[in-house]
Parts: sequence; C-alpha cells; structure tokens
Amino acid sequence: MRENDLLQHVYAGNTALPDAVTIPPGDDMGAITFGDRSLLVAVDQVADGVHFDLANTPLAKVGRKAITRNLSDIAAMAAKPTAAVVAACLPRDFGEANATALFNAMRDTAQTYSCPLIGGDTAIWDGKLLLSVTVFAEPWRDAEDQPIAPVERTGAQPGDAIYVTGELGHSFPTGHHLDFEPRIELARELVLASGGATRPTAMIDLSDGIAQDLPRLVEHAELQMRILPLRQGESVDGREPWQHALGDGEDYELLFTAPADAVIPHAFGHDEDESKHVLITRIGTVTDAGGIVVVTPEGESLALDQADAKGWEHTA
Ligand SMILES: Nc1ncnc2c1ncn2[C@@H]1O[C@H](COP(=O)(O)OP(=O)(O)OP(=O)(O)O)[C@@H](O)[C@H]1O
Ligand SMILES: Cc1ncc(C[n+]2csc(CCOP(=O)(O)O)c2C)c(N)n1
Ligand SMILES: [Mg+2]
Repeated sequence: MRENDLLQHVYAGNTALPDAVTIPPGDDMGAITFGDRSLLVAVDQVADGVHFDLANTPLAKVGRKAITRNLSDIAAMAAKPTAAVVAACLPRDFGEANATALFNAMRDTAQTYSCPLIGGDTAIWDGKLLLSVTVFAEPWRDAEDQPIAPVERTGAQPGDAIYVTGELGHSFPTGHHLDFEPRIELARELVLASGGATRPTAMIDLSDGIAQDLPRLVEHAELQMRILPLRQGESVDGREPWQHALGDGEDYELLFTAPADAVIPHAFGHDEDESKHVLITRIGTVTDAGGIVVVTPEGESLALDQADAKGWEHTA
C-alpha cells in the first residue's frame, strides 16, 4: 500500500464536492466558506515510531511537534491560526505525570502561536502514543481589513522563480524535526508586504522533502543543487549533502514560487542579530517541459527520480 496511491483515489472524488468547499483535498489545508467568511482546516498526526521515537524524546518536544507540524500547514497557506483540537491515544502504561506533561506542552505551544487548544478527546489503548491535531485558520487581513486569499499549491507558471526558506536536510538526526519554527510570520510578510508584490504564486511546506513536495507544485522545473541551503549533518551511505536536502524530509520550511521579477527578500526576521534571520534562497525556475531536473554542484543535469533522493512516503 502506498500513501500517494490512496491520495490519488481521494482527489478523484473532489469534483463531487459542494460549492462551499473552496479548497478541496490536495492542499496543505482545505477551506470552506460560510456566509462571506472563509475557514481553513487541516489534521496531522504524530505517532511513536513514525514521527518520533518516544524512548529518546522528551514529552515536551513530542507535544510541541504535534502542534507545530499543523502550524506549518497554516504557514503553507499563508493563513492566520484560529484554534486547535487534539485527539490523544495514550499507551496503557503511560501514567498521569506523563499525560499532564504532554498536554501542557501542547497547550503552551498552541498558546505561543496564538492558536489556542479548545478541545479534544482522550483514549487509553494497547497501541503506542498517537496524537492527532486538527487546526483551524482564517485569512490574514490587509490594512483595509480585506481578507488575503490563502496561497494554494496550484498557481505556479513557467518562468516563475522557486524559493525555499531556511536550511534543508538531516532533520531527524539533528532533532530539527522537533525544534523547528513554523514559518507563519514569514508567510504573512510575503502576502502582505509591498501591496501583494511578493505574494507567492504557489506554496507548500516541506514535510516529505523537495523530492516529494516540489512535484506537488509543478510538473517541470530546473533546480540548482549548488545553491541549495544545507543543514550541517552526518552523511548516510556516502550520499551528498544536497541529496539529504532533497530527500530527508521534515524540514518544515516553505517551498514557494513567485514571478521572476518579484523582489523577494533574501532573509526574513526582526531580530537585531541578523544571523538569526531566516534565509530565503532562490533555488531554481519553473520550466514548461522536461520534468523536474536537478543540476548537481558538478554541473551534471539529472532527472529528479535519478537523483538518489526519494523523499518520504508512507508505505506498507
Ligand atoms: N485519509 C484522507 N482522506 C482525505 N484526504 C486526505 C487523507 N489523507 C490525506 N488527505 C489530503 O491529501 C493531501 C495531502 O496529504 P498530506 O498528509 O500529505 O498533507 P501534506 O500537507 O502534503 O503533508 P503533511 O501532512 O506532512 O503536512 C491533503 O490535502 C490532505 O488533506
Ligand atoms: C522515528 C522516526 N522515524 C523516521 C522519521 C522521519 N520521518 C517520519 S515522517 C516523515 C515525513 C512527514 O510525515 P507525514 O508524511 O506523515 O506528514 C519523515 C521524514 C522520524 N521523524 N521519526
Ligand atoms: Mg503540508
């Protein structure tokens, strides 16, 4: 069983959805309208053994990740967090102190990002720890209080530039997958600054790696591995740093496209210390044919599926 096959089956039913569904399955969040307002919703789970290893991870970080993974999907739509609910399946031997610590971490993280935890459900079972978080979001509003439409995955055009925030690769061994900052404020700035001149044409958050997530935005592109922003980490199986950056996944950075003449800033941040600012790197261009091609640091052009960097897909 492959995750992507099931998703194609889900998307095939999208045409039958009612008109109130403005963003159907296939984006980082779905959206519905009621009255003249729009509400976005997404659900993401974390499971022990799949998204974290409980034996080696403090509960505070597990609880944080359960929330921030969902906030990253809100960032990917350039939307504003509204509220969250959580469904928890706790192992039978978990204990009250652990349950309290976990809940406190989720509540505090949600609060930090102005996405209050407003409910949930708790069960105790014979399985491993499993947390499923649903988040709601709404459009940001401009200076005239007009809603800013969410950025979807579908708007990229040939000739658009491709950008990525932060650094990529080695997320699991470095612990980045637990500690990352969801890019909510950065995305807000992109859609609000300069009267919309820096608005992305399409955007996604990088959970499964560029190798899986770029094809969700565009069919054809050329990517320069020489300028891919790399996180430092140990290489596995002799693979190159750029291969880790393409395929490891769980970067929770934003991958987006924008018109080639849009003046996208090179960094984002309000800290006086510029080393704390988040890089925004132009890594390639949307093309109109030829599939997705990666140009290695040595100048060799490879089809993405020949790059030995597959990205993450759930399979069984
Ligand atoms: N079981 C399902 N039923 C209906 N829709 C689904 C199901 N699983 C996934 N989807 C939809 O398919 C799309 C891709 O799902 P996926 O979980 O890969 O989201 P993502 O944002 O790409 O990744 P992540 O979950 O890591 O943020 C989303 O629009 C999601 O809502
Ligand atoms: C114990 C353990 N093993 C492996 C990984 C790596 N990993 C897990 S899920 C995922 C993609 C995103 O998930 P999803 O597609 O469900 O959003 C990645 C890269 C990890 N974090 N913890
Ligand atoms: Mg996502």
